[in-house]
Amino acid sequence: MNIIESIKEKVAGKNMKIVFPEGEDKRVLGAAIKLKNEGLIEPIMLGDIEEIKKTAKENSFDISKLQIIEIEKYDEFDALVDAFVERRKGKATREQAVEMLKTVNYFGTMLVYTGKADGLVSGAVFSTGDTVRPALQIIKTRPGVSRTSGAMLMLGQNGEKYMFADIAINITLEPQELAEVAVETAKTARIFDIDPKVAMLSFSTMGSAKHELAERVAEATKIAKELAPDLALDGEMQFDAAVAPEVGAKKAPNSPVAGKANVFVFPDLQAGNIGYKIAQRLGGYEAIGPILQGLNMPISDLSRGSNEEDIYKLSLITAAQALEK
Ligand SMILES: CC(C)(COP(=O)(O)OP(=O)(O)OC[C@H]1O[C@@H](n2cnc3c(N)ncnc32)[C@H](O)[C@@H]1OP(=O)(O)O)[C@@H](O)C(=O)NCCC(=O)NCCS
Ligand SMILES: CC(=O)OP(=O)(O)O
Repeated sequence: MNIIESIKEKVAGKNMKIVFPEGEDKRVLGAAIKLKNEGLIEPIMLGDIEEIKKTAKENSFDISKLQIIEIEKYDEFDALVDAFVERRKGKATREQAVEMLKTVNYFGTMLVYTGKADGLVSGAVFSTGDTVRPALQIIKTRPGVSRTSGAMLMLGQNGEKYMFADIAINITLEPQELAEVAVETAKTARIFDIDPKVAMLSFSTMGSAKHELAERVAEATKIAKELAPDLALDGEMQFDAAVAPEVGAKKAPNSPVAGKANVFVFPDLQAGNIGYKIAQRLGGYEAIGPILQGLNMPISDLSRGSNEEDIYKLSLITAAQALEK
């Protein structure tokens, strides 16, 4: 059974409520209707009802079974504002809170925070910053995780499964933070039945280049090994040493990971984001995510390049993450 089918089995009939702040978008609406009709999730669409009806009419969608919330008509808006002000502890006035909660991503994130929804999927229209900022401010990271990060599940045409991270959030990371991202990504990999073998990527393999940037990855590797001594993880290493057995054998002969890595931790966001898009656009890999890691509740940030199928799949993964809470 493929990974998406097995996630469908997990979430079917569990009625996980997922908020879609971009309810007016055709791709989002199409995915939500399919998920509802298949009994996989309970979507909560945000948006202007007339706009949603218009999108539905143009695409012959039946929206009769969907829950739609218009923020300005929401009965419990004031209670959400109070909860937001309380959560932000002096970082937002009530007036600022009212303005913020009139925007769909803040409003949707507050539905998750207050338990009215189990997760949120956005980012098909909004940028990553606009999608995740409310989550960083409201939902926050789990104890022991200092930075939220974004992992991408990469599926090859011949059944290959890899995790790439951080491809979405942190522009640069300190070695300690990079180490935490590696450990979190290994946990995410297990959700998809990947037995993690983590490569800490660099332009250098085991000290072959002498540069501060490679040394930072080596330092992160050392910390990650201390954080998770039983995890198969190694570095710093180049991508060819990580995936090609013959290169791994030459460049890192004693490594338990070289040549067979399936979880790739990139040294910074330039590398990670470019790396996954190359695999997707030139390598023909399907990219599912970004799957945000380390948050207290599941919030997912789509790529604006997502199609309906991508949104359908990431929503299922978000529901599966919610079930694990
Ligand atoms: C994610 C991002 C928007 C956060 O930046 P920001 O809004 O400027 O964040 P700030 O520094 O103002 O921090 C806002 C809050 O989030 C928290 N925060 C920021 N980054 C965080 C992270 N990675 N993990 C956890 N918390 C984080 C801060 O501690 C702060 O919390 P507080 O307000 O309670 O004190 C920013 O890092 C970013 O733009 N990243 C790149 C995203 C991107 O373009 N990716 C490529 C496409 S996917
Ligand atoms: C994940 C990602 O790169 O998102 P976007 O394409 O929306 O910038």
